[in-house]
Amino acid sequence: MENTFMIKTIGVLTSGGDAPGMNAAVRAVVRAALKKGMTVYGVKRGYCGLLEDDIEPMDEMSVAGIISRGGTMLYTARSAEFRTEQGVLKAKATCEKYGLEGLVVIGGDGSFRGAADLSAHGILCVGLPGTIDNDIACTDYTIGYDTAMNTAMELMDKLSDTSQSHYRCSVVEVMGRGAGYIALNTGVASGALEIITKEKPYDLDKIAKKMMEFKARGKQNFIIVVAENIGHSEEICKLIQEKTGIESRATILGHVQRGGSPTVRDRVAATEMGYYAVELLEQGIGNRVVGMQGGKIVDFDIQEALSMEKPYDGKLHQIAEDIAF
Ligand SMILES: Nc1ncnc2c1ncn2[C@@H]1O[C@H](COP(=O)(O)OP(=O)(O)O)[C@@H](O)[C@H]1O
Ligand SMILES: O=P(O)(O)OC[C@H]1O[C@](O)(COP(=O)(O)O)[C@@H](O)[C@@H]1O
Ligand SMILES: [Mg+2]
Repeated sequence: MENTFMIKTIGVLTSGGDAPGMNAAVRAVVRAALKKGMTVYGVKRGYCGLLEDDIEPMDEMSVAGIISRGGTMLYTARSAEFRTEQGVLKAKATCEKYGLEGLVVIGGDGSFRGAADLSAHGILCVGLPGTIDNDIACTDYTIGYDTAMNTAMELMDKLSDTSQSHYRCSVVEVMGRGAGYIALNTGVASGALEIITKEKPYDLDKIAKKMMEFKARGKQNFIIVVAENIGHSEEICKLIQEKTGIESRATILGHVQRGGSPTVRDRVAATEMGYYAVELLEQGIGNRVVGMQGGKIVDFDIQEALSMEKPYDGKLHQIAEDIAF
């Protein structure tokens, strides 16, 4: 990495679905940039802040006390206007107005596509993976994933208590717009009987048969975890009850999974990746996505990152099936 020029002013924004740990990332970016002598601006509500000139200067105190807070102090949004050529040009003009030479975009795959568009128009953008879904292929880990899974697991433990008391089945839907990673890992962690994800075919008749066999052998409580993108957890619950005669209840965990104080893992990952993003910008390097592979910080060209495919842990799913009772 050649140190070609020094960036003097950068912006930071959070975009797409919020994720616990985004604040820790904003804090790291702001403090690292200030430390390196840069001027930093916080852009509010993702790309909307660039379109509506909702931007404010940040200093050390702007990010004090936020590392432990869920949500994002910069707010977030999904902007349809930014997806147009005219929107990108408007955003670029706002960057120029504030002298923003670089921009750290904390978000998911959609936000990175936007960052690539802005980079193509001369604004050096660096993406940080911030999404509970962990659906970014170039990184093992995304900011928010750990906290969201711990929240879901705790809620499943509570559902398990009440299922047990009533000899019921709980069908629990967890988030994951494009991927079943939250479902797989929280299913394993909560000792679910069955984990239903898009990545692995499932058969409700086989699941029902297994439940009845296990019930005959004394099993009293059944947890079935369903990934959001399967799309019909209420229907699955109804069918399970019909096929087994076991009283069943569906619970959609929903947005509660996105909130809460971030775990150690999310705070540390956000801090390391946020610092690294500023180091890239400092060297005049943009159009990159930062990630973590095997515990090391890495970075990729945005287009390359977006074209990668993330493997599903079929072995872990198989283990869960093998030991389920
Ligand atoms: N294909 C795209 N091209 C340009 N900008 C995009 C694209 N997809 C999404 N964006 C921008 O990024 C924002 C966040 O994307 P979204 O998919 O909602 O969340 P996430 O970044 O968490 O995946 C969108 O509202 C839009 O402004
Ligand atoms: O908050 P919204 O707009 O209802 O979106 C819900 C979606 O956002 C997520 O929570 C996170 O997705 P992103 O981080 O990609 O935005 C998905 O799991 C879920 O499908
Ligand atoms: Mg996404």
